[in-house]
Amino acid sequence: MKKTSYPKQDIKVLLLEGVSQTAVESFRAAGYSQIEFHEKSLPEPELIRAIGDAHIVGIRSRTYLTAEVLEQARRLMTIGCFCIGTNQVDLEAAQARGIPVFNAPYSNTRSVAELVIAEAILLMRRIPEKNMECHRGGWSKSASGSYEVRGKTLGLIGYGHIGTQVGVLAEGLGMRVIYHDIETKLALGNAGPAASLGELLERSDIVSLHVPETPSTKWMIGAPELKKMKRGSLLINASRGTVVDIEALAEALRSKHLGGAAIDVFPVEPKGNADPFVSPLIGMDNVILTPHVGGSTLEAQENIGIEVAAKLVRYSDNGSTLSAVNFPEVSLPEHPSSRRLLHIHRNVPGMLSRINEVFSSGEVNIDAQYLQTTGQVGYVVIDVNANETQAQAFKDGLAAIPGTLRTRLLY
Ligand SMILES: NC(=O)C1=CN([C@@H]2O[C@H](COP(=O)(O)OP(=O)(O)OC[C@H]3O[C@@H](n4cnc5c(N)ncnc54)[C@H](O)[C@@H]3O)[C@@H](O)[C@H]2O)C=CC1
Ligand SMILES: O=C(O)C(=O)COP(=O)(O)O
Repeated sequence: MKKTSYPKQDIKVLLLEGVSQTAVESFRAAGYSQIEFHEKSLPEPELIRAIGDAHIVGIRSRTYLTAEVLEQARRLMTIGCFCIGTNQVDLEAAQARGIPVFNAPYSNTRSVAELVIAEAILLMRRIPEKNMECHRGGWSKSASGSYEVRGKTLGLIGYGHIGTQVGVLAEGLGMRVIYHDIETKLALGNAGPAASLGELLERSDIVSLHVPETPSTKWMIGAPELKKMKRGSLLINASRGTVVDIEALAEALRSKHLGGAAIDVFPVEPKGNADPFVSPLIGMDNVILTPHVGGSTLEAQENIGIEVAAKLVRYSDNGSTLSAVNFPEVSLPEHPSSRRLLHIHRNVPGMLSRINEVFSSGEVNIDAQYLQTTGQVGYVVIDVNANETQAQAFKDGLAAIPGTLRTRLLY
């Protein structure tokens, strides 16, 4: 095997929450053999122990990588969220430590959209109640309260990747689609923006949420918003549990103001499959409850495993940060004949000239240099035509620059 600057068998990859085996296979195929795999998320003390000597960590939505946890992850080089949401990671704390975070922004989009469409049809037909009644030995064959989705108005809150996909599928079923987003968005098909969130809530027969968890979306649907929804209308939430005030939703369902709901995400979710699920919605026949499985299809999980592992391997092997969610993005070519130095630093004036001073002796040729900054962090990559000893000396020189967060040498 080709000699590398850091032996790959010494790089520990920690994979949690049963990420797909395609991720494990991808790391193995790239020469990474030290892989610690866990089916579940780990309780914090165990997480801190396992992450303490890990270089790469892969998680899903249940593992919270807080500033306190990252503080203990002294060797951590990069984080992969094998999902869309990245709210479970303290992205600023990771950035301040020079740790790029990657995710899979599209691989489970379609899975969520299909579930939402299925739920819209089931709720419109009152199937959850009828299903429960049949299970109890009842029989109420009646069209009362059951409708087609055709011609009904679907209001999408958040018109990003998932929202647009739901809208396209819904239009295929003959629904009218309106949306509300904080950004101006290209309307697909015959969809159109609502004048405001309030107007969307008032006009929609079904409201479906597709926003990320941010300060602006936290508890964005509470009692006042639910009150604005049409009597008998339906709510679907497969975004994040903190977007909807679940007690207010339970009350709106009890009072029959809402006709039904489908909820996949909850303010507090069990840590693992063995833990109990507690919710004020339990026992309501007109509510579909699912255990955060919007993105859980085999197709999605296999694709996510390949996609995120590839991003982590590429960063580890080559330094590329393309599509990192918290980091300056640099897409780098291979560097077969150069040694590559990576310098991650606080974005302060004068940094580039200090970096260039390290190479000012002129004894080696610089083949290429790349620079990208975000607000707080700068990332410089330098390919040099140097031998091993010279490259190591450059790395030491770079590490000594005040404001340096991290240096790496790749070959
Ligand atoms: N239930 C599940 O298993 C899954 C849940 N998700 C959740 O779905 C969320 C959305 O995913 P994508 O559509 O891929 O994200 P996206 O980033 O493509 O779209 C989110 C949209 O929400 C908009 N937005 C943000 N704040 C808003 C606000 N306050 N009001 C209105 N619009 C706002 C954004 O401008 C953007 O257009 C993810 O962040 C994740 O939390 C994603 C995948 C699976
Ligand atoms: O992709 C997301 O954001 C999700 O919510 C899916 O999370 P999961 O990987 O199923 O824990």
